[in-house]
Amino acid sequence: MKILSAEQIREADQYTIKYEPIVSSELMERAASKCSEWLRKKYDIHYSYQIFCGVGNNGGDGLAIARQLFQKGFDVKVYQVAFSSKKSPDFILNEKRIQDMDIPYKIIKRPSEFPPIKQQKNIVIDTLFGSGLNRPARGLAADMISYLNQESRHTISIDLPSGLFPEDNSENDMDFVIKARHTLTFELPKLALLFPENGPFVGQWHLLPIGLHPRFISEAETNYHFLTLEEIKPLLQKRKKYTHKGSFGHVKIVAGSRGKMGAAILATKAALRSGAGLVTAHIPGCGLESMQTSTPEAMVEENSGTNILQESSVETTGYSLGIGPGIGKDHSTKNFLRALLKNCKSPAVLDADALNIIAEDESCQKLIPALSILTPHPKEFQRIAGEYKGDLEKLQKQKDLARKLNCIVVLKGAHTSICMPDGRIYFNSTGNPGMATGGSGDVLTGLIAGLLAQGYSPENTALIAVFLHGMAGDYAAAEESVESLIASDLIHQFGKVFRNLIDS
Ligand SMILES: NC(=O)C1=CN([C@@H]2O[C@H](COP(=O)(O)OP(=O)(O)OC[C@H]3O[C@@H](n4cnc5c(N)ncnc54)[C@H](O)[C@@H]3O)[C@@H](O)[C@H]2O)[C@@H](O)CC1
Ligand SMILES: [K+]
Repeated sequence: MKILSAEQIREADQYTIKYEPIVSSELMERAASKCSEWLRKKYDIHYSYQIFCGVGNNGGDGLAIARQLFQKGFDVKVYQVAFSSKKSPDFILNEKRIQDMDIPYKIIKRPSEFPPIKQQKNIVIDTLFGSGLNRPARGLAADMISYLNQESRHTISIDLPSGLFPEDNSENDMDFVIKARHTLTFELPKLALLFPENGPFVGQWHLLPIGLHPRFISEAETNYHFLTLEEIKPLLQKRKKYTHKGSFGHVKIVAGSRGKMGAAILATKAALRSGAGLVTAHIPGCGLESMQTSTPEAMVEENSGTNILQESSVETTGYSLGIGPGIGKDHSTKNFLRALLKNCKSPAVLDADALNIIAEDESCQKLIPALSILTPHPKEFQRIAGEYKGDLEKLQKQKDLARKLNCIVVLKGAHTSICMPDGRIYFNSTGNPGMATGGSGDVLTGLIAGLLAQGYSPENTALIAVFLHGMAGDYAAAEESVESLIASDLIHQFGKVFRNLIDS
């Protein structure tokens, strides 16, 4: 699914109005009815609504939602926050409609007119600003936003939390942005909704399709994508009948050190469960017994080091390598990694301490095979890419790194972002906070290496693996809980994930 800029979304609205064709007030009515339906499904008739409207089309949405809920018998109060006299035509039309219906409607001109916010079974609907925000909120609008953030326990923002810019908030004043519990956004995700730093404002966000013209969307150009089932399904290969284990590649997991053998075991198990034909674990001697007992399906190749990986010859040809979980940063391990990368000619997966070592040694970065997949979490990423001020700058640094190394950079977090060397970025839609647990990254490394071994291109591998990993997390959380989720649970879910994705 594409992520478009505010400018493109405005164009999409205009294109839809012209070519569907539909009058703009009807498009607003459609958008509002998607919101009021969502609200009615979630909150019963005992809930009341206080709807705060700006004077643009976002405010127009608020007025239309108010009317629709009122018609269904809800207790609705509407407030126009008169921060400007320039009302949009569709706002004026909807204002007339609610005035004709005697819906409680007040115009707020100064903070002393802010109404008390009802606390029990009450929803505040925020429609002050949407994608038309063109400068940080000030004056009455800013005061209203602060007041609602202080007084309302349950705010739902329409299209965007008011005060939040759809893309770049680096110059914004975040004291004057609505803190919503839910954001109902139209048709396509906006970039700002995907940034972790905006989580406190956006809350949970939901996409409501409003029928923007599909031709405009399919022709629109963008580097940003939201990764959904629709994109992933066609990428998956079904196994053919006359295949054998040699048809599904050979993974080599290069991982572990004394006390961190769990990381190696998790990555190895994940590679096995990903469908790879054969998996070899290259580990320090101390891990031999634990690996062979816990994971009898894997072969073990002992490194010359007992407690850590140190220089020894490792065959890399014919393997998909997953390098880094639990290896530590000992001087001999650094030398080992350098020699390994020098030797390796096909794309590999680099994670954890492999990334930390590379961060400290620029010359080592040049040895990374083209189209390798790097999977840093934010701290590891910062070590390689340097400091950044906010999530937009972080994204730029991610693009720079992917281009510089000619690699795929998978930056882990809520909505993990996958950046291709040509600058395309995919934000993942699956996963949950339960996955922020030790070992979950090791599982991803094994899964990526396992898919890479099976002949998927590095780009498709990264997309599929991140999506599947998140889906396994969602299944695990649904079966148990977000709180209790541990990394092995993810591996246990791979079977169900593949069954649902490939056979359905
Ligand atoms: N155009 C369409 O056909 C549709 C638009 N929709 C809604 O329309 C919204 C966009 O509407 P608008 O473009 O009218 O803009 P908004 O309603 O987001 O913004 C309100 C107006 O306030 C002014 N403004 C911007 N920043 C300000 C600030 N800091 N202080 C004071 N005034 C400021 C702008 O001139 C803008 O016209 C979307 O977010 C969505 O909610 C939906 O109804 C779907 C259809
Ligand atoms: K809003």
